[in-house]
Amino acid sequence: MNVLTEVAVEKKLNPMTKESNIKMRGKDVTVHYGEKQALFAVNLDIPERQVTALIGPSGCGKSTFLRCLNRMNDTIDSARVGGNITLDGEDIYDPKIDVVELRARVGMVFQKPNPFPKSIYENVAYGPRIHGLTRNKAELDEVVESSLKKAALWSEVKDRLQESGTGLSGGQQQRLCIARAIAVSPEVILMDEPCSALDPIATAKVEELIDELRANYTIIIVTHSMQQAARVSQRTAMFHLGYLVEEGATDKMFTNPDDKRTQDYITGRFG
Ligand SMILES: Nc1ncnc2c1ncn2[C@@H]1O[C@H](COP(=O)(O)OP(=O)(O)OP(=O)(O)O)[C@@H](O)[C@H]1O
Repeated sequence: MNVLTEVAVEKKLNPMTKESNIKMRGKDVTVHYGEKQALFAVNLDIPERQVTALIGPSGCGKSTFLRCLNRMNDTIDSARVGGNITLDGEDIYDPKIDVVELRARVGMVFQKPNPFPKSIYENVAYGPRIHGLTRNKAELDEVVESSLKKAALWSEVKDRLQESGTGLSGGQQQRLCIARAIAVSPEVILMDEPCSALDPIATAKVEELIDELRANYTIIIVTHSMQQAARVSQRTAMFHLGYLVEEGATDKMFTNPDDKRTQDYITGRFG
């Protein structure tokens, strides 16, 4: 048994998701960039309070799909999204949807830590302030503290909240970005290769944090690391050339996938 299989087998088997546990659902999702089609009729259910990993070779459409989930593709002029995506059963592409509000409910953490060039405190306080989530300074202080605690960063920064966020280490910056996402009380957190710029120790901390966060949030993570997908996720979806090849419980995907392309990818035969 290789390390990957051992990790996967050790983890508890996850019961199949019930309809009531579906937080987000993509139905026949297509994306075009100009003439080029990047996603083909993707159907994927995202269960609540679990971590879903999106895997697959470079350029297969993982980030494109992730960006559909909080309408970040709206910011790319050439992108056209088709099909249907729901959050708690509500169509997020309905013209009535307030996109700013949607992105507070479905937060995002990017590949490269991108704190604002402002103090650690201001990085976290920014969202609650613009969304009017707190009534006074004391409440804002509380949100900043609890978000930094949830992001496992508080003990490292509590005495330097007024220092610049950009002065932190890469791993700390990424946890600051997670705190910033948490501060507006999201329901879903999208993570696009959140550890790819981090060293192994910082990566381990962020992975541990992801595992803790799933008690309260639905998490979808794009990762190139099979070990990471096996360690942090309960569900895995495998993409290839714009198609969703298969999805299922992570344990099964890494031990007994149905599709040869998944088998080839997880064993390093391509990608
Ligand atoms: N802004 C864009 N404009 C045009 N084409 C794009 C754009 N973003 C992505 N694409 C194309 O869409 C396809 C899917 O890209 P995407 O970034 O979603 O893949 P990915 O699986 O996340 O890749 P990687 O693992 O390398 O990040 C690729 O062919 C890519 O070149």
